Amino acid sequence: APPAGCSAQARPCFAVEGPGSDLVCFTVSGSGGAARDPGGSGSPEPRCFVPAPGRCYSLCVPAAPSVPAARLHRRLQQALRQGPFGSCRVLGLLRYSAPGAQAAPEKGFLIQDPQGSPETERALEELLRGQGELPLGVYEAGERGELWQCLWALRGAGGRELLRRARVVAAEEPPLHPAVAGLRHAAVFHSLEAARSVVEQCTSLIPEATAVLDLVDKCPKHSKKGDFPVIVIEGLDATGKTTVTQSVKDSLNALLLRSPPACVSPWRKTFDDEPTLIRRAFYALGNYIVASEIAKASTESPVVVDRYWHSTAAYAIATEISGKVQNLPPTHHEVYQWPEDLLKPDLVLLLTVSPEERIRRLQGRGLEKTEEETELEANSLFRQKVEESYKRMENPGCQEVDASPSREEVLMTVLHLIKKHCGSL
Ligand SMILES: Nc1ncnc2c1ncn2[C@@H]1O[C@H](COP(=O)(O)OP(=O)(O)OP(=O)(O)O)[C@@H](O)[C@H]1O
Ligand SMILES: Nc1ccn([C@@H]2O[C@H](COP(=O)(O)O)[C@@H](O)[C@H]2O)c(=O)n1
Repeated sequence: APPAGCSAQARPCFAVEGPGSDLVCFTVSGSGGAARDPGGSGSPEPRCFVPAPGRCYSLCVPAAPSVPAARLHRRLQQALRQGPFGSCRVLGLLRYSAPGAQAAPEKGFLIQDPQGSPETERALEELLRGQGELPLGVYEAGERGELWQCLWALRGAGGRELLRRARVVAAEEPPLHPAVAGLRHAAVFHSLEAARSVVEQCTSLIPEATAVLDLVDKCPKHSKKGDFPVIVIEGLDATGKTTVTQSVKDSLNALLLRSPPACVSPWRKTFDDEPTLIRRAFYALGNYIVASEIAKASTESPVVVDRYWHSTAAYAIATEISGKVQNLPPTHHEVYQWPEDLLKPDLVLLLTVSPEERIRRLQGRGLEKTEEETELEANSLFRQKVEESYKRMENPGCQEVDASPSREEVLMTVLHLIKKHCGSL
């Protein structure tokens, strides 16, 4: 019999990144105390995420993507990196409904405690008691080795109430990674208004949010491009964007702009420390500010831009979609489409170099690495997902340029492509 999927029954499903970056999907079925096979499916249980001997827990932050939910998720994530959880393995967990549903999944954690220490459970209860109504999932093996999920509501003064005890059964991997449904709500913003409303919700929490909104609101809406060409240079860190944009600027007597623009740079660190929802909304607004700079500048000279919307979207998609490149939204998916209200460049060039050359350049540069750069180095899957997302962007798409040759050769190629697409300058 096929494994129990979650499409037939309206049950929540859970996805966690298992060994080898494969998604492990499971659902819960049946209730009560007796160990039994719910439906006699004989389906394999997703045992791999429960360390033996040891204990395993789960928690999810309910509600659609919102600033309070995103910040709660971030607080929990930070707490789970410390103290009594230091010896635990904490994996990202998604709770989603039927495959194909458009609702954003709930985000949470699966906490594996290899020692099965009662202290971990106490600390988790303590953590969640301070956070409203979040229930704690506790996984335990039954008499026949089957797996159960006990869902506990945590009450004040150390009390807890069993909400549900249900058998854990494997679920089919959904056709699309469960995080795909949430991308447009939580990470990839396709309009000024969508990004603006997220940053607006932050004004009472993050003082810098007001300053960002003031700048955005001063920009003319629906900026239009002037008659001179606008060329965007994209790529992973250390692929040569700074080098190329500077040389193109000199060669074409162009104006060089970058996203995020200098006017929001002082607040970048603040927003980089915020959860995805807020961080990506900040970068999205940065693009709209740059758009108004491009509009003005392109009436007077060619414009070259170091990163723009494609960077914002590609990094957001690659961060949200865990695991393999195959988990990315399929080509032509709506997340790869350019926002209708954002000024479009004439040409977008994507610089690519081999991972080895990129590392050589990063080391040669010897600058301090950002957290994300460190992750890029450590996580070649992440790097592949960023690059593949860039390549899937549409309308305008990115034209790939092999940036491994010498600086002079790369510049020649870039100038040739600009001439071909934008005519004589
Ligand atoms: N074609 C090239 N051959 C060899 N080295 C290069 C080439 N282009 C750039 N570099 C060197 O590689 C390093 C990274 O280049 P650069 O700073 O231009 O990349 P970047 O894409 O702007 O990086 P980041 O996004 O992290 O700012 C620099 O030390 C630069 O001098
Ligand atoms: N338009 C942009 C530009 C940048 N980002 C984010 O910043 C990181 C890279 O910035 P560099 O200064 O190192 O070039 C990258 O990790 C993106 O997350 C962005 O989102 N949108």
